Amino acid sequence: MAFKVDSPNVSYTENFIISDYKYETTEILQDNGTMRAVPVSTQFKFRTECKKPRVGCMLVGWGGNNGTTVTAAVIANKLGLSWETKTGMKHANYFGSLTQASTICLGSGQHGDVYIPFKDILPMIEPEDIVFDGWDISSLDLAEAMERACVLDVQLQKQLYKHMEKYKPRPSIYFPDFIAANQADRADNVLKGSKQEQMEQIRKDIRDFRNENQLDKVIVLWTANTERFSDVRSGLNDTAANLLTSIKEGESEVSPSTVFAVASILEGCAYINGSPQNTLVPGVIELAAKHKVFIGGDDFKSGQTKIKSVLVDFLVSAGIKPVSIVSYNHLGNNDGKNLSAPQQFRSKEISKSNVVDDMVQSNSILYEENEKPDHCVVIKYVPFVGDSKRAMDEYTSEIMMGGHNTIVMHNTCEDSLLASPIILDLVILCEMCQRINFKTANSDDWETFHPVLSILSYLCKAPLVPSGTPVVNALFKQRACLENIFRACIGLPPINHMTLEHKVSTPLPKIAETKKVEITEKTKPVIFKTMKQASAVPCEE
Ligand SMILES: NC(=O)c1ccc[n+]([C@@H]2O[C@H](COP(=O)([O-])OP(=O)(O)OC[C@H]3O[C@@H](n4cnc5c(N)ncnc54)[C@H](O)[C@@H]3O)[C@@H](O)[C@H]2O)c1
Ligand SMILES: O=P([O-])([O-])O[C@@H]1[C@@H](O)[C@H](O)[C@@H](O)[C@H](O)[C@@H]1O
Repeated sequence: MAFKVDSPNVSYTENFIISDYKYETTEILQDNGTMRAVPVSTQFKFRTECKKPRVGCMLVGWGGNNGTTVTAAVIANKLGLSWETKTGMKHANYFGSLTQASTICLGSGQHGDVYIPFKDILPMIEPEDIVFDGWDISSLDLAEAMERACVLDVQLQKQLYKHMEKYKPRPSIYFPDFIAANQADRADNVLKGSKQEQMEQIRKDIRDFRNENQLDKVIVLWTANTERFSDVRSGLNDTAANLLTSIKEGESEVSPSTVFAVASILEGCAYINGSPQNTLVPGVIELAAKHKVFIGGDDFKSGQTKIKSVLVDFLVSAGIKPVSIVSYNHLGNNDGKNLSAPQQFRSKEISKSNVVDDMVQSNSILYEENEKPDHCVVIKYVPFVGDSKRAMDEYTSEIMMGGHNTIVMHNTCEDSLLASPIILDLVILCEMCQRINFKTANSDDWETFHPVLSILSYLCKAPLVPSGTPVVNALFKQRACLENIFRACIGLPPINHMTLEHKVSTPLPKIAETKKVEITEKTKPVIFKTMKQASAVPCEE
């Protein structure tokens, strides 16, 4: 690790980083029409396992544009490939990956802020350490599929071909009703048998992959086609038991992606949904909690929506009122072809439309209750442009004294080159979270994060969060959440950008080192179970 934290609250052992961390929040209590803001401290002890395990990633939809591109990119980086293009030599990199290509502020030194690679804040696995495998309803090997995808430069593809052709997607679950009918001509690599038998085969595939590669853990990630939404109803998929029974009984309304999620969880593997459909139905969430397995999603946040979660946050937090948001895009890859079907488009429209809700609801000066900007999402399939998605956005806002501001954007990108680094980040961050445990005064045993791994929200259009907790879409809040939780694991305070040291006329006195906080009766943190309990605490004059 490029640095060590020098603090009485942080210790390094052979296997762990252990930190005593005071988590400080502000609880708002309603007091007969007035609000009381109560600072609350909760003492955490974090334990992060340093040993990097051997990790396998099984991609559902491995033969697709994203699946082939992320696999090819890791190989190209591992081999240090470069290739000739009409604009000169290009070199393998991981641009677009939060963990591999962004930095994090560690703190400030005599020459200002000190930034380190994001991946160095905690002992994360490297992309090159990940062993890839997966399934596809198309039988093409990954070299043929890479060619079909038309994403990577030909001179790079030529160097990769012999490495990619050895990868052959395993036969997969195919229920035609869940994806567009126009996908049927790809489906020549599909499992037969009952739904239960197909699930058992997926479970066997995971076990075989894990054993053949001597893996410590496997993470399963869906990057297959967008499915239509499944019905969620009592007796079908509302509980773990009902869902398992529905699969056993061959219920047609259980989707391939949900069967994959159940198979993964039963094999103890985290499952991440890179598409917008509601794979993670209540029965899956309950099963994940029962088996203490992480699940996450939905729908990679890659381009147009990622920008939206920044721009709307800027506008609303600047007191400017977006009143009309129109997001149009066309693309010509197979994803676009699948999304040209109404039910599959509807899944995507939902995930792309809800991304502004938290930002709008945060400002009751601009918006009345339940008031929202007009928000229109259009996706068109235009084969000629291939993977080079064209996104056009128009944001119209009300400004002072009846004025209007209209921002128009045109954004062209290879969609799969935006999504592939996100796939890596999802796997790397999910695996890192599997090695983080914590204790509070409430628990004698080491706990894990909630099975619904909402810390992955930064990477998802429609973040799945634990029931009853807020959905945060604003991109920089999501990033700050990740950064500061990882900083807490090494006993560092959150980055708060106050920089008071630069706002005063005389140098700040160095505060004595914080004392190691032992959890005792006296220092036992104030944890209110309910607002009522908290409000019973008298305000100290
Ligand atoms: N920027 C992006 O590319 C982006 C962003 C967000 C979400 N996504 C989502 O990621 C997914 C993949 O995108 P893509 O561009 O790679 O699409 P793609 O169509 O190129 O790849 C999907 C692959 O899944 C396969 N497939 C379909 N059903 C399957 C099943 N039941 N089991 C196994 N394989 C199956 C298809 O044969 C295809 O090879 C899509 O759902 C898309 O909406 C993509
Ligand atoms: O993240 P983002 O760029 O807004 O979303 C993208 C959409 O714009 C695109 O139409 C769709 O095909 C991709 O799957 C992806 O979901």
